[in-house]
Amino acid sequence: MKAVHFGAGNIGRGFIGLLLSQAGYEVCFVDVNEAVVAELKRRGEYPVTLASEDRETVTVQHVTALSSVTQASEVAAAIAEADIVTTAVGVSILKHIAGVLAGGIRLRAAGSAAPLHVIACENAIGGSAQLKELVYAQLDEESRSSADSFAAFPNAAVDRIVPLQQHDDILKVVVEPFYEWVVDSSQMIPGYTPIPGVHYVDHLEPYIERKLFTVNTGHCSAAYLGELRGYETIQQAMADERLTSQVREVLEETGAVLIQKHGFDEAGHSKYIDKILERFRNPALTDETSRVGRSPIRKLSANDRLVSPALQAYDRGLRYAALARSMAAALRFDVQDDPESAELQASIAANGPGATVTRYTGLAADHSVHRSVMTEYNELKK
Ligand SMILES: NC(=O)c1ccc[n+]([C@@H]2O[C@H](COP(=O)([O-])OP(=O)(O)OC[C@H]3O[C@@H](n4cnc5c(N)ncnc54)[C@H](O)[C@@H]3O)[C@@H](O)[C@H]2O)c1
Ligand SMILES: O=P(O)(O)OC[C@@H](O)[C@@H](O)[C@H](O)[C@H](O)CO
Repeated sequence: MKAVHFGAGNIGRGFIGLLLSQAGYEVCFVDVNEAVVAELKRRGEYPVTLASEDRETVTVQHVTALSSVTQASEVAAAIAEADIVTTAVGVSILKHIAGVLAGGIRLRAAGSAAPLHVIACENAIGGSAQLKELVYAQLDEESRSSADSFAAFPNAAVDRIVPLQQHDDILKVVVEPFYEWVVDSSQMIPGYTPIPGVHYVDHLEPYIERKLFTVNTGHCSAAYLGELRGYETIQQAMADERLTSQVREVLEETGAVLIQKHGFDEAGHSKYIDKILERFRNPALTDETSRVGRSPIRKLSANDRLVSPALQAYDRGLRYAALARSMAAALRFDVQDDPESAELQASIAANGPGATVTRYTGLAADHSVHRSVMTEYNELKK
């Protein structure tokens, strides 16, 4: 079995590549990082260490790599022969891989036209659907209808905390022991071979919303509030009791939405929150607030981890003040080397915070959630 995986970064090597390899796939990573591509190709394996007490290390084998910059035709050929294509490049990068993926699909249509699953493992609602739209935009009518007959793009939710890596070995990844990969089985081609370790569900929305609006909402809240208090890592931030209780407040707000909307058991969801806060604190990890808060414009967008649950809470007459505080803290996220942070700060300087909130969240100035964000923003500035 063959897999092509776009993005040999932290989650690509530390989770998706690992699981696919353990399931018996030969994994071909595709990346723009030439050093990582060369090393994967040369060694054909890499180590993954679990951030737990005994720090178990597994060697991921049967891997290779191609450059998405210089080897587009080889990548297309690999896609034409693969059983599965996965991505973990970042949702805003999907547009850059759509062309080569479309090339691979065209080649496959002219050849085996065997069933192909394409799964975007990004932190986004409907990531694979977004990728499909980008790929289909590059295909003509005939190729699209051919692709319809053999390719499926099931949406997915992926969960495993993998911080930035700093080791002498550029391939080594340290990951938390916990993982969850949930795939929408209703979008799979009938007769598919399940991947061990993947949880297939016929209705993904409760799973992706629970993950994004708990793990990621809590995570970015800790990052934004933590940055404001001068903490450099999530672990430092989570040692601050006041901050932790603010993060918990946020998760109680999103939890109320999730419980009401999806019928999650209240006690069970409360345990889920406890477990996530414990994962954030994992002393065996060093996870920088700058990584977790990265791309604040994406995180403030209407369909993402802050605005979406706040709007759903508003629609249901539930509380969203703590979510508004996290959004206000996101507006203050001013870190070097993050182009979205720079754009946000430039917009605040040029247009003011109110217009900036409207521009990036889509919330009109007279919307209650917008007003609440502004109140919290002014409060945080004091
Ligand atoms: N790290 C985590 O804890 C985690 C957990 C769950 C989901 N995710 C999601 O996984 C995705 C990747 O996150 P990450 O933390 O692994 O980031 P990362 O930066 O470590 O990895 C992204 C990789 O994509 C590569 N890339 C960039 N442009 C590319 C292109 N055009 N073609 C091929 N490769 C390209 C980069 O070189 C990099 O190796 C994001 O959507 C993130 O939200 C991350
Ligand atoms: O990857 P992002 O930028 O969407 O979010 C940053 C972190 O919250 C995220 O990477 C988590 O570590 C991950 O989603 C845990 O499953």
